[in-house]
Amino acid sequence: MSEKYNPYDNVLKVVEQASEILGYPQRDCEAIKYPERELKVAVPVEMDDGTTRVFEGYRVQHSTSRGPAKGGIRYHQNVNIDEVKALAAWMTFKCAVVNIPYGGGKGGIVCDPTKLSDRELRAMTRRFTAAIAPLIGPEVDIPAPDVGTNATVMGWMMDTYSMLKGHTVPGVVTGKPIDLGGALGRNEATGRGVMFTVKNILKKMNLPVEGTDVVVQGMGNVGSVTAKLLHEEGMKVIAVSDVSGGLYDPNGLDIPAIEAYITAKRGNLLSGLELKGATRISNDELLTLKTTVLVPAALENQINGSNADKIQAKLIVEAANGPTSSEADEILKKRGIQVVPDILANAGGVVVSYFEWVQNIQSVSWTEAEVNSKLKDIMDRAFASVWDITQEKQTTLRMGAYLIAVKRVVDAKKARGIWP
Ligand SMILES: NC(=O)C1=CN([C@@H]2O[C@H](COP(=O)(O)OP(=O)(O)OC[C@H]3O[C@@H](n4cnc5c(N)ncnc54)[C@H](OP(=O)(O)O)[C@@H]3O)[C@@H](O)[C@H]2O)C=CC1
Ligand SMILES: O=C(O)CCC(=O)C(=O)O
Repeated sequence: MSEKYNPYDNVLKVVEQASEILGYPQRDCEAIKYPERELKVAVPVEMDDGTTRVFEGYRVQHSTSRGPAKGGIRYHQNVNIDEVKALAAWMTFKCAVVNIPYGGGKGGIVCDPTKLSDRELRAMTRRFTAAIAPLIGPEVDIPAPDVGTNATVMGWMMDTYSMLKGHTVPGVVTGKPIDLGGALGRNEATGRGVMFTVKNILKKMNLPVEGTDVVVQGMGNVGSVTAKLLHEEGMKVIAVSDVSGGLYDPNGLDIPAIEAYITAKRGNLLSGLELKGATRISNDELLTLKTTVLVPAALENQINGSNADKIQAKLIVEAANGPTSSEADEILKKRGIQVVPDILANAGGVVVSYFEWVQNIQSVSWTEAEVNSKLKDIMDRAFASVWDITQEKQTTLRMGAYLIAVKRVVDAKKARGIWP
Protein backbone atom coordinates (compact mmCIF):
# COMPACT_ATOMS: atom_id res chain seq x y z
CA MET A 1 0.00 0.00 0.00
CA SER A 2 1.42 3.42 -1.00
CA GLU A 3 1.97 6.12 1.59
CA LYS A 4 -0.30 9.18 1.39
CA TYR A 5 1.53 11.71 -0.75
CA ASN A 6 2.43 15.05 0.80
CA PRO A 7 4.98 16.90 -1.38
CA TYR A 8 6.33 18.93 1.53
CA ASP A 9 7.11 15.74 3.50
CA ASN A 10 9.13 14.61 0.48
CA VAL A 11 11.17 17.82 0.66
CA LEU A 12 11.78 17.41 4.39
CA LYS A 13 12.91 13.83 3.96
CA VAL A 14 15.61 14.64 1.42
CA VAL A 15 16.78 17.77 3.30
CA GLU A 16 17.16 15.73 6.49
CA GLN A 17 19.09 13.00 4.69
CA ALA A 18 21.38 15.58 3.06
CA SER A 19 22.01 17.32 6.41
CA GLU A 20 22.90 13.99 7.97
CA ILE A 21 25.42 13.17 5.22
CA LEU A 22 26.85 16.69 5.55
CA GLY A 23 27.28 15.98 9.28
CA TYR A 24 25.29 19.05 10.33
CA PRO A 25 24.11 19.46 13.90
CA GLN A 26 20.34 19.83 14.23
CA ARG A 27 20.41 23.63 14.43
CA ASP A 28 22.11 24.01 11.04
CA CYS A 29 19.30 22.55 9.01
CA GLU A 30 16.31 23.10 11.30
CA ALA A 31 15.49 26.59 9.96
CA ILE A 32 15.48 25.56 6.30
CA LYS A 33 12.75 23.04 7.02
CA TYR A 34 10.25 25.88 7.53
CA PRO A 35 9.11 28.45 4.93
CA GLU A 36 9.96 31.99 6.02
CA ARG A 37 6.53 33.36 5.04
CA GLU A 38 3.19 31.96 3.90
CA LEU A 39 0.45 34.24 2.63
CA LYS A 40 -3.07 33.05 1.88
CA VAL A 41 -5.36 35.44 0.04
CA ALA A 42 -8.99 35.60 -1.09
CA VAL A 43 -9.43 36.67 -4.69
CA PRO A 44 -12.97 37.85 -5.51
CA VAL A 45 -13.83 37.95 -9.20
CA GLU A 46 -16.96 39.14 -10.93
CA MET A 47 -17.70 36.34 -13.39
CA ASP A 48 -19.09 36.87 -16.88
CA ASP A 49 -22.54 35.67 -15.73
CA GLY A 50 -22.70 38.44 -13.10
CA THR A 51 -22.06 36.19 -10.08
CA THR A 52 -19.06 36.66 -7.78
CA ARG A 53 -16.60 33.84 -7.12
CA VAL A 54 -13.88 33.97 -4.52
CA PHE A 55 -10.72 32.05 -5.44
CA GLU A 56 -8.11 30.99 -2.90
CA GLY A 57 -4.54 32.07 -3.61
CA TYR A 58 -1.13 31.63 -2.00
CA ARG A 59 2.38 33.03 -2.07
CA VAL A 60 5.02 31.24 -0.03
CA GLN A 61 8.60 32.42 0.47
CA HIS A 62 10.59 29.43 1.55
CA SER A 63 13.94 31.18 1.85
CA THR A 64 15.52 34.56 1.15
CA SER A 65 18.93 33.71 2.60
CA ARG A 66 20.74 33.78 -0.76
CA GLY A 67 18.71 36.58 -2.35
CA PRO A 68 15.12 37.50 -3.22
CA ALA A 69 12.57 34.69 -3.25
CA LYS A 70 12.04 33.45 -6.82
CA GLY A 71 9.54 31.11 -8.39
CA GLY A 72 6.45 30.63 -10.47
CA ILE A 73 2.72 31.11 -10.10
CA ARG A 74 0.54 28.06 -10.69
CA TYR A 75 -3.13 28.14 -11.76
CA HIS A 76 -4.56 24.66 -11.24
CA GLN A 77 -7.55 23.10 -9.55
CA ASN A 78 -5.36 20.98 -7.25
CA VAL A 79 -3.19 23.82 -5.87
CA ASN A 80 -2.96 23.56 -2.06
CA ILE A 81 -0.70 24.91 0.65
CA ASP A 82 1.48 21.79 0.98
CA GLU A 83 2.08 21.80 -2.76
CA VAL A 84 2.99 25.51 -2.80
CA LYS A 85 5.32 25.05 0.20
CA ALA A 86 7.07 22.17 -1.54
CA LEU A 87 7.33 24.06 -4.83
CA ALA A 88 8.79 27.07 -2.96
CA ALA A 89 11.37 24.91 -1.17
CA TRP A 90 12.35 23.20 -4.43
CA MET A 91 13.00 26.71 -5.82
CA THR A 92 15.37 27.48 -2.94
CA PHE A 93 17.44 24.36 -3.63
CA LYS A 94 17.19 24.75 -7.42
CA CYS A 95 18.58 28.30 -7.32
CA ALA A 96 21.29 27.11 -4.95
CA VAL A 97 22.35 24.13 -7.07
CA VAL A 98 22.83 26.31 -10.17
CA ASN A 99 24.30 29.03 -7.93
CA ILE A 100 22.17 32.01 -8.90
CA PRO A 101 21.59 34.69 -6.24
CA TYR A 102 18.04 33.84 -5.26
CA GLY A 103 16.10 32.11 -2.55
CA GLY A 104 12.89 30.28 -3.32
CA GLY A 105 9.21 31.11 -3.49
CA LYS A 106 6.09 29.93 -5.25
CA GLY A 107 2.47 30.94 -5.54
CA GLY A 108 -0.77 29.75 -6.97
CA ILE A 109 -4.50 30.02 -7.24
CA VAL A 110 -6.94 27.13 -6.84
CA CYS A 111 -8.75 27.39 -10.17
CA ASP A 112 -9.12 25.67 -13.52
CA PRO A 113 -7.85 28.35 -15.94
CA THR A 114 -9.24 26.45 -18.93
CA LYS A 115 -12.75 27.13 -17.59
CA LEU A 116 -12.27 30.91 -17.26
CA SER A 117 -12.79 33.50 -19.99
CA ASP A 118 -9.90 35.82 -20.84
CA ARG A 119 -11.61 38.63 -18.95
CA GLU A 120 -12.16 36.48 -15.85
CA LEU A 121 -8.55 35.28 -15.97
CA ARG A 122 -7.27 38.84 -16.23
CA ALA A 123 -9.52 40.10 -13.42
CA MET A 124 -8.41 37.20 -11.19
CA THR A 125 -4.73 37.81 -11.97
CA ARG A 126 -4.98 41.52 -11.25
CA ARG A 127 -6.80 41.00 -7.95
CA PHE A 128 -4.36 38.27 -6.90
CA THR A 129 -1.37 40.48 -7.76
CA ALA A 130 -2.80 43.31 -5.67
CA ALA A 131 -3.36 40.87 -2.79
CA ILE A 132 0.24 39.59 -2.82
CA ALA A 133 1.77 42.99 -3.70
CA PRO A 134 2.98 43.62 -0.12
CA LEU A 135 5.19 40.53 -0.44
CA ILE A 136 6.61 40.84 -3.96
CA GLY A 137 9.02 43.22 -5.70
CA PRO A 138 12.26 43.06 -7.71
CA GLU A 139 14.39 43.00 -4.57
CA VAL A 140 12.12 40.81 -2.48
CA ASP A 141 10.22 38.16 -4.37
CA ILE A 142 9.93 37.75 -8.14
CA PRO A 143 7.15 35.56 -9.61
CA ALA A 144 7.29 33.82 -13.01
CA PRO A 145 5.16 31.38 -15.05
CA ASP A 146 4.41 27.82 -13.95
CA VAL A 147 1.61 25.36 -14.75
CA GLY A 148 -1.45 27.17 -16.13
CA THR A 149 0.24 30.58 -16.42
CA ASN A 150 2.28 32.15 -19.21
CA ALA A 151 3.83 35.38 -20.51
CA THR A 152 0.43 37.03 -20.93
CA VAL A 153 -0.39 36.46 -17.24
CA MET A 154 3.05 37.81 -16.28
CA GLY A 155 2.34 40.95 -18.35
CA TRP A 156 -0.88 41.53 -16.37
CA MET A 157 0.96 40.97 -13.09
CA MET A 158 3.69 43.41 -14.05
CA ASP A 159 1.11 46.02 -15.06
CA THR A 160 -0.93 45.65 -11.85
CA TYR A 161 2.14 45.90 -9.62
CA SER A 162 3.38 48.93 -11.62
CA MET A 163 -0.02 50.64 -11.24
CA LEU A 164 0.22 50.21 -7.47
CA LYS A 165 3.75 51.65 -7.43
CA GLY A 166 2.93 54.52 -9.80
CA HIS A 167 5.73 53.65 -12.22
CA THR A 168 6.77 50.76 -14.46
CA VAL A 169 8.59 48.01 -12.58
CA PRO A 170 9.67 45.43 -15.17
CA GLY A 171 11.83 43.42 -12.74
CA VAL A 172 8.91 42.42 -10.49
CA VAL A 173 8.15 39.33 -12.60
CA THR A 174 10.03 37.32 -15.21
CA GLY A 175 8.80 35.32 -18.16
CA LYS A 176 7.08 38.49 -19.41
CA PRO A 177 6.18 39.23 -23.03
CA ILE A 178 9.29 40.36 -24.96
CA ASP A 179 7.64 43.77 -25.52
CA LEU A 180 7.60 44.35 -21.76
CA GLY A 181 11.23 43.40 -21.14
CA GLY A 182 10.91 39.62 -21.30
CA ALA A 183 14.14 37.77 -22.06
CA LEU A 184 14.59 36.25 -25.48
CA GLY A 185 14.78 32.50 -24.93
CA ARG A 186 12.84 32.42 -21.61
CA ASN A 187 9.84 30.67 -23.12
CA GLU A 188 12.03 27.77 -24.29
CA ALA A 189 14.54 27.94 -21.43
CA THR A 190 13.24 25.16 -19.18
CA GLY A 191 12.97 22.68 -22.07
CA ARG A 192 16.35 23.78 -23.41
CA GLY A 193 17.92 23.18 -19.99
CA VAL A 194 16.31 19.73 -19.90
CA MET A 195 17.77 19.00 -23.33
CA PHE A 196 21.29 19.99 -22.16
CA THR A 197 20.82 17.78 -19.10
CA VAL A 198 19.66 14.77 -21.11
CA LYS A 199 22.74 15.11 -23.32
CA ASN A 200 25.04 15.46 -20.30
CA ILE A 201 23.73 12.37 -18.54
CA LEU A 202 23.64 10.25 -21.72
CA LYS A 203 27.33 11.06 -22.20
CA LYS A 204 28.15 9.96 -18.63
CA MET A 205 26.20 6.74 -19.20
CA ASN A 206 28.06 6.12 -22.49
CA LEU A 207 24.79 6.21 -24.42
CA PRO A 208 24.41 7.98 -27.78
CA VAL A 209 22.06 10.91 -28.34
CA GLU A 210 21.32 10.04 -31.95
CA GLY A 211 18.56 7.46 -32.21
CA THR A 212 18.10 6.93 -28.46
CA ASP A 213 14.44 6.62 -27.54
CA VAL A 214 12.72 9.01 -25.17
CA VAL A 215 9.21 9.36 -23.72
CA VAL A 216 7.87 12.77 -22.63
CA GLN A 217 4.89 13.13 -20.28
CA GLY A 218 3.18 16.55 -20.53
CA MET A 219 3.02 18.71 -23.65
CA GLY A 220 2.80 22.14 -22.05
CA ASN A 221 5.55 24.74 -22.09
CA VAL A 222 8.23 22.44 -20.69
CA GLY A 223 7.25 19.11 -22.28
CA SER A 224 6.63 20.44 -25.78
CA VAL A 225 9.92 22.36 -25.96
CA THR A 226 11.81 19.39 -24.51
CA ALA A 227 10.30 17.00 -27.08
CA LYS A 228 11.03 19.43 -29.92
CA LEU A 229 14.65 20.03 -28.93
CA LEU A 230 15.41 16.36 -28.22
CA HIS A 231 13.92 15.49 -31.60
CA GLU A 232 16.10 18.16 -33.24
CA GLU A 233 19.14 16.65 -31.49
CA GLY A 234 18.38 13.34 -33.21
CA MET A 235 16.70 11.44 -30.39
CA LYS A 236 13.70 9.24 -31.17
CA VAL A 237 10.68 10.60 -29.29
CA ILE A 238 8.46 7.51 -29.12
CA ALA A 239 5.64 8.81 -26.90
CA VAL A 240 4.18 12.09 -25.65
CA SER A 241 1.06 12.96 -23.66
CA ASP A 242 -1.10 15.64 -22.15
CA VAL A 243 -3.84 15.36 -19.55
CA SER A 244 -6.10 13.53 -22.04
CA GLY A 245 -3.60 10.71 -22.68
CA GLY A 246 -0.75 9.97 -25.04
CA LEU A 247 0.42 8.98 -28.49
CA TYR A 248 2.94 6.18 -29.02
CA ASP A 249 4.98 5.09 -32.04
CA PRO A 250 7.98 2.81 -31.39
CA ASN A 251 9.53 4.09 -34.63
CA GLY A 252 9.42 7.70 -33.44
CA LEU A 253 6.58 10.24 -33.51
CA ASP A 254 6.28 13.07 -36.01
CA ILE A 255 7.22 15.76 -33.46
CA PRO A 256 7.01 18.73 -35.88
CA ALA A 257 3.40 17.72 -36.70
CA ILE A 258 2.54 17.45 -32.98
CA GLU A 259 4.22 20.76 -32.31
CA ALA A 260 2.27 22.46 -35.10
CA TYR A 261 -0.95 20.99 -33.69
CA ILE A 262 -0.20 22.21 -30.17
CA THR A 263 0.93 25.65 -31.32
CA ALA A 264 -2.29 26.09 -33.25
CA LYS A 265 -4.11 25.11 -29.98
CA ARG A 266 -6.52 22.80 -31.69
CA GLY A 267 -7.20 21.07 -28.40
CA ASN A 268 -5.59 18.26 -26.46
CA LEU A 269 -3.62 15.47 -28.09
CA LEU A 270 -6.44 13.00 -28.24
CA SER A 271 -9.10 15.37 -29.44
CA GLY A 272 -8.48 15.12 -33.14
CA LEU A 273 -4.83 14.65 -33.99
CA GLU A 274 -4.46 11.66 -36.29
CA LEU A 275 -0.86 10.53 -36.75
CA LYS A 276 0.00 7.66 -39.09
CA GLY A 277 1.64 4.81 -37.18
CA ALA A 278 0.80 6.24 -33.74
CA THR A 279 -1.41 4.48 -31.24
CA ARG A 280 -3.26 6.07 -28.36
CA ILE A 281 -2.21 5.17 -24.84
CA SER A 282 -3.07 6.29 -21.32
CA ASN A 283 -0.68 8.29 -19.14
CA ASP A 284 -0.24 5.22 -16.93
CA GLU A 285 0.82 3.17 -19.93
CA LEU A 286 3.13 5.93 -21.15
CA LEU A 287 5.06 6.06 -17.88
CA THR A 288 5.80 2.34 -17.95
CA LEU A 289 6.79 2.07 -21.63
CA LYS A 290 10.05 0.38 -22.52
CA THR A 291 12.37 3.29 -23.31
CA THR A 292 15.88 4.50 -22.58
CA VAL A 293 14.87 7.94 -21.28
CA LEU A 294 11.67 9.02 -19.53
CA VAL A 295 11.02 12.75 -19.09
CA PRO A 296 8.07 13.50 -16.79
CA ALA A 297 7.10 17.11 -17.61
CA ALA A 298 3.62 17.42 -16.09
CA LEU A 299 2.89 17.39 -12.36
CA GLU A 300 4.08 15.92 -9.04
CA ASN A 301 3.82 12.32 -7.88
CA GLN A 302 3.50 10.74 -11.32
CA ILE A 303 6.10 8.08 -10.46
CA ASN A 304 5.04 6.74 -7.10
CA GLY A 305 4.84 3.66 -4.91
CA SER A 306 2.29 2.03 -7.16
CA ASN A 307 4.14 2.24 -10.49
CA ALA A 308 7.86 2.61 -9.65
CA ASP A 309 8.46 -1.12 -9.88
CA LYS A 310 6.95 -1.13 -13.39
CA ILE A 311 9.09 1.66 -14.85
CA GLN A 312 11.15 0.28 -17.74
CA ALA A 313 13.24 3.39 -18.52
CA LYS A 314 17.00 3.24 -17.85
CA LEU A 315 17.03 6.89 -16.99
CA ILE A 316 14.52 9.47 -15.71
CA VAL A 317 15.17 13.17 -16.25
CA GLU A 318 12.75 15.20 -14.11
CA ALA A 319 11.48 18.16 -16.14
CA ALA A 320 8.47 18.59 -13.82
CA ASN A 321 8.85 19.57 -10.18
CA GLY A 322 8.50 16.62 -7.84
CA PRO A 323 7.34 14.00 -10.36
CA THR A 324 8.90 11.18 -8.30
CA SER A 325 7.74 10.53 -4.72
CA SER A 326 10.32 9.60 -2.05
CA GLU A 327 8.79 6.13 -1.91
CA ALA A 328 9.33 5.71 -5.66
CA ASP A 329 12.83 7.14 -5.38
CA GLU A 330 13.81 4.31 -3.02
CA ILE A 331 12.38 1.70 -5.39
CA LEU A 332 14.13 3.22 -8.43
CA LYS A 333 17.42 3.37 -6.54
CA LYS A 334 17.18 -0.33 -5.67
CA ARG A 335 16.36 -1.10 -9.30
CA GLY A 336 19.39 0.86 -10.53
CA ILE A 337 17.36 3.38 -12.50
CA GLN A 338 19.22 6.67 -12.71
CA VAL A 339 17.17 9.80 -11.85
CA VAL A 340 18.35 13.32 -12.70
CA PRO A 341 16.48 15.44 -10.13
CA ASP A 342 14.11 18.31 -10.88
CA ILE A 343 16.16 20.91 -9.00
CA LEU A 344 18.96 20.34 -11.51
CA ALA A 345 17.21 19.19 -14.69
CA ASN A 346 14.52 21.88 -14.92
CA ALA A 347 16.60 24.81 -13.63
CA GLY A 348 16.94 26.32 -17.12
CA GLY A 349 13.74 28.32 -16.66
CA VAL A 350 14.82 30.10 -13.52
CA VAL A 351 18.33 30.62 -14.88
CA VAL A 352 16.95 32.55 -17.85
CA SER A 353 14.51 34.32 -15.48
CA TYR A 354 17.62 35.47 -13.65
CA PHE A 355 19.04 36.72 -16.97
CA GLU A 356 15.75 38.56 -17.59
CA TRP A 357 15.86 40.23 -14.17
CA VAL A 358 19.52 41.23 -14.65
CA GLN A 359 18.66 42.78 -18.05
CA ASN A 360 15.63 44.60 -16.57
CA ILE A 361 17.66 46.06 -13.69
CA GLN A 362 20.41 47.23 -16.02
CA SER A 363 18.04 48.28 -18.85
CA VAL A 364 20.00 46.22 -21.38
CA SER A 365 18.99 43.42 -23.72
CA TRP A 366 20.93 40.35 -24.74
CA THR A 367 20.53 38.38 -27.95
CA GLU A 368 18.89 34.96 -27.83
CA ALA A 369 22.23 33.39 -28.80
CA GLU A 370 23.88 35.06 -25.78
CA VAL A 371 21.10 33.87 -23.48
CA ASN A 372 21.28 30.28 -24.77
CA SER A 373 25.04 30.14 -24.52
CA LYS A 374 25.11 31.50 -20.95
CA LEU A 375 22.34 29.04 -20.05
CA LYS A 376 24.37 26.14 -21.44
CA ASP A 377 27.42 27.19 -19.40
CA ILE A 378 25.45 27.28 -16.16
CA MET A 379 23.59 24.01 -16.82
CA ASP A 380 26.78 22.17 -17.82
CA ARG A 381 28.70 23.46 -14.81
CA ALA A 382 25.91 22.57 -12.38
CA PHE A 383 25.57 19.10 -13.91
CA ALA A 384 29.32 18.48 -13.65
CA SER A 385 29.42 19.52 -9.98
CA VAL A 386 26.45 17.31 -9.10
CA TRP A 387 27.94 14.39 -11.03
CA ASP A 388 31.31 14.78 -9.27
CA ILE A 389 29.91 14.85 -5.74
CA THR A 390 27.63 11.92 -6.56
CA GLN A 391 30.66 9.89 -7.60
CA GLU A 392 32.69 11.01 -4.59
CA LYS A 393 29.93 10.18 -2.06
CA GLN A 394 28.66 7.14 -4.00
CA THR A 395 25.10 8.42 -3.79
CA THR A 396 22.21 9.30 -6.11
CA LEU A 397 22.14 12.36 -8.34
CA ARG A 398 19.24 13.69 -6.24
CA MET A 399 21.28 13.43 -3.07
CA GLY A 400 24.32 14.91 -4.84
CA ALA A 401 22.26 17.93 -5.91
CA TYR A 402 20.88 18.39 -2.38
CA LEU A 403 24.32 18.07 -0.79
CA ILE A 404 25.47 21.03 -2.88
CA ALA A 405 22.26 23.02 -2.48
CA VAL A 406 21.69 22.50 1.25
CA LYS A 407 25.32 23.40 1.96
CA ARG A 408 25.03 26.63 -0.04
CA VAL A 409 21.85 27.68 1.76
CA VAL A 410 23.21 26.81 5.22
CA ASP A 411 26.55 28.52 4.43
CA ALA A 412 24.64 31.68 3.45
CA LYS A 413 22.68 31.57 6.70
CA LYS A 414 25.86 31.13 8.71
CA ALA A 415 27.66 33.92 6.82
CA ARG A 416 24.76 36.23 7.63
CA GLY A 417 25.25 35.44 11.30
CA ILE A 418 21.79 34.03 11.54
CA TRP A 419 22.47 32.36 14.87
CA PRO A 420 23.38 34.50 17.88
N1 LIG B 1 7.21 26.79 -16.96
C1 LIG B 1 8.43 26.73 -16.45
O1 LIG B 1 9.31 27.55 -16.79
C2 LIG B 1 8.81 25.67 -15.50
C3 LIG B 1 7.97 24.64 -15.18
N2 LIG B 1 8.43 23.62 -14.39
C4 LIG B 1 7.58 22.49 -14.07
O2 LIG B 1 7.31 21.74 -15.27
C5 LIG B 1 6.02 21.11 -15.16
C6 LIG B 1 5.18 21.51 -16.34
O3 LIG B 1 5.04 22.94 -16.33
P1 LIG B 1 4.58 23.76 -17.63
O4 LIG B 1 4.99 23.04 -18.84
O5 LIG B 1 5.01 25.15 -17.41
O6 LIG B 1 3.02 23.71 -17.47
P2 LIG B 1 1.90 23.83 -18.58
O7 LIG B 1 0.68 24.28 -17.90
O8 LIG B 1 2.41 24.62 -19.74
O9 LIG B 1 1.73 22.33 -19.09
C7 LIG B 1 1.41 21.27 -18.25
C8 LIG B 1 1.24 20.05 -19.13
O10 LIG B 1 1.02 18.91 -18.34
C9 LIG B 1 -0.13 18.24 -18.83
N3 LIG B 1 -0.74 17.49 -17.74
C10 LIG B 1 -1.42 17.95 -16.67
N4 LIG B 1 -1.81 16.93 -15.89
C11 LIG B 1 -1.35 15.81 -16.48
C12 LIG B 1 -1.44 14.44 -16.20
N5 LIG B 1 -2.07 14.01 -15.10
N6 LIG B 1 -0.84 13.57 -17.03
C13 LIG B 1 -0.22 14.01 -18.14
N7 LIG B 1 -0.11 15.29 -18.48
C14 LIG B 1 -0.67 16.17 -17.67
C15 LIG B 1 -1.01 19.31 -19.38
O11 LIG B 1 -1.98 18.78 -20.25
P3 LIG B 1 -3.21 19.71 -20.78
O12 LIG B 1 -2.59 20.80 -21.60
O13 LIG B 1 -4.02 18.77 -21.59
O14 LIG B 1 -3.88 20.22 -19.54
C16 LIG B 1 0.05 20.14 -20.09
O15 LIG B 1 0.40 19.53 -21.32
C17 LIG B 1 5.49 21.53 -13.79
O16 LIG B 1 5.88 20.57 -12.84
C18 LIG B 1 6.21 22.84 -13.51
O17 LIG B 1 6.26 23.16 -12.15
C19 LIG B 1 9.70 23.60 -13.90
C20 LIG B 1 10.56 24.61 -14.17
C21 LIG B 1 10.16 25.78 -14.92
O1 LIG C 1 11.49 31.28 -13.68
C1 LIG C 1 11.29 31.27 -12.49
O2 LIG C 1 11.50 32.20 -11.76
C2 LIG C 1 10.74 30.05 -11.80
C3 LIG C 1 10.27 28.95 -12.69
C4 LIG C 1 9.65 27.91 -11.81
O3 LIG C 1 8.61 28.14 -11.26
C5 LIG C 1 10.34 26.66 -11.56
O4 LIG C 1 11.53 26.53 -11.87
O5 LIG C 1 9.70 25.73 -11.03
